[in-house]
Parts: sequence; C-alpha cells; structure tokens
Amino acid sequence: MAVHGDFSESDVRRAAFTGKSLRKTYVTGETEVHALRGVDLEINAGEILVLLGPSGSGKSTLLNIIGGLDRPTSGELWYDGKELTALDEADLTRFRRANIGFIFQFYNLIPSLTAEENVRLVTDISDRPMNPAEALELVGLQDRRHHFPAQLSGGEQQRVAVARAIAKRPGVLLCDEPTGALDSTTGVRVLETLANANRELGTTLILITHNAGIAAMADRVFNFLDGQIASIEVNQNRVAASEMTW
Ligand SMILES: Nc1ncnc2c1ncn2[C@@H]1O[C@H](COP(=O)(O)OP(=O)(O)OP(=O)(O)O)[C@@H](O)[C@H]1O
Repeated sequence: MAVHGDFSESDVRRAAFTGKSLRKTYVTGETEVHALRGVDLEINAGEILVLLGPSGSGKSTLLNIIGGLDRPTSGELWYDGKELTALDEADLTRFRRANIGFIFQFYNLIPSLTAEENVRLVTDISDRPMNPAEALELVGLQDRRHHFPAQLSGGEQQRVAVARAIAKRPGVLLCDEPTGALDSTTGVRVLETLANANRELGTTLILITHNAGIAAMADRVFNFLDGQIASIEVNQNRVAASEMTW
C-alpha cells in the first residue's frame, strides 16, 4: 500500500519498556488469581512484538499494564527512562494519552460520527496530531472519510480504528486481537496498516493474538504460559503482512 506523509524519525517518540518482577494478583472474595507471576521483560523501541499464549495466560493483563490502564500488584515498569509504576493516576493518564494508541478486537467507533469525525475526537485532544485526513490516508481510507461506521466493512472499520490510534503519533501501539473479528483477507489488510505505521512512523507495535500465523510478521514473539513469559523467539526473517495467510 502506498503511504504518503512527511514523517521523519524525529517525529517519533522513542519507546522502550523495561519490566522487572511484574506481578498481578486479582483478589475476588476468597479467590486469588495470579495473572502475572514475576515477569521480566525488555521491549525494544520500534520493534514488532507478538504476545502468544493460551487463554488466561496473562497477555491482556500485561498489555493493560504496559498501556497504563492498570497497575501491577508489585514490580517495576519503566518507559523511556521513566518509572511508570511510580507515577500517580494523573501522570499515568498523561503518559497514556501522549504515548499509547490502543486497538481492540471490536473497533469501538462512535456510530453517529463519520470516519473522519471519529479520528478527530482524538486529534482534538492531542499535542501535535496528524491531520485526520492524513491518518485516514495512511490506512488507505481517504475516499471513505465521510462514511459512517455502518457504511464500512468490518476491516474498514478496524482501519479507521487504526487511523484513530496513530493520528496522535503515539510511540507505542497496543493491539489486543486486532484481527479476531475479521476474515483472513481483511485481517491481512489491517495487519498491513499496522506494519506500515511501524515502518513509516517507527511506532513500537505490540500485538496479542491467538493466531500463531501472525507471529511471522514479528521481530520477536513472547510465548506466555501461566502468567509468565515461558520463551522468547526471535524472527531472523520477518514475513511481510501482505504475504501472510491463515
Ligand atoms: N479483572 C479481573 N478480575 C479477576 N480476574 C481477572 C481479571 N482480569 C483477568 N483476570 C484473570 O487473570 C488471568 C489472566 O487473564 P488475561 O486476560 O490476562 O489472559 P489472556 O492471556 O489475555 O487471555 P485471553 O487470551 O483469553 O484474552 C485469567 O485467569 C483471568 O481470568
């Protein structure tokens, strides 16, 4: 897909996470669930990282902690030299607004707003956003910007969600099953737009999937098991999103 825009490396907020002994325990009544059991990690700025693992192994818990939506029960998390686990709520919210874009399985677009208006919701409250039209061009939807979500296919709606997430130029994109609701061809198109953001904007991309095929586009894969990173795979030869099928 062609990508236009005047983005330079200096536009990118450099990102690198370091996690030390991250634990998360959920307590419900008498029951304790150990969702993360002492996770140590390094996430490189600008990499594509895939989190794989069985249901309940802690992937979403980690993603939410990395994105500042939740806090670990214990342990430290650092981003770009700052300790996120030491921030108060207001500063954690500021970190999240400035640095993190989220993409979920279901697109969470506002039905009564056009594609462009959905993106504008984010750009209106960001420091130095892209123009919404420019963000939609990056995901190949410049011709659909005046369409409402109901007038777009599932894959197109997810690409609007990607445009919304990248429009504030976040250093990090966190994606929880971004193709879970899509067929293979449409899912590949969405992954291409994510890979484009990684390549063109230098955005660090962290992606949860149940689909082991998607791991082929990653630089590295964290394999989760029972609240821990059981193994890490390094892909010497990353496969282009456009060449993947499942
Ligand atoms: N808010 C919560 N309260 C209590 N337990 C929770 C909560 N959120 C998650 N858990 C539990 O923590 C464990 C890890 O959940 P998590 O959602 O991180 O797993 P996951 O690997 O993302 O699973 P899936 O692939 O099914 O999304 C699970 O046992 C889950 O039931």
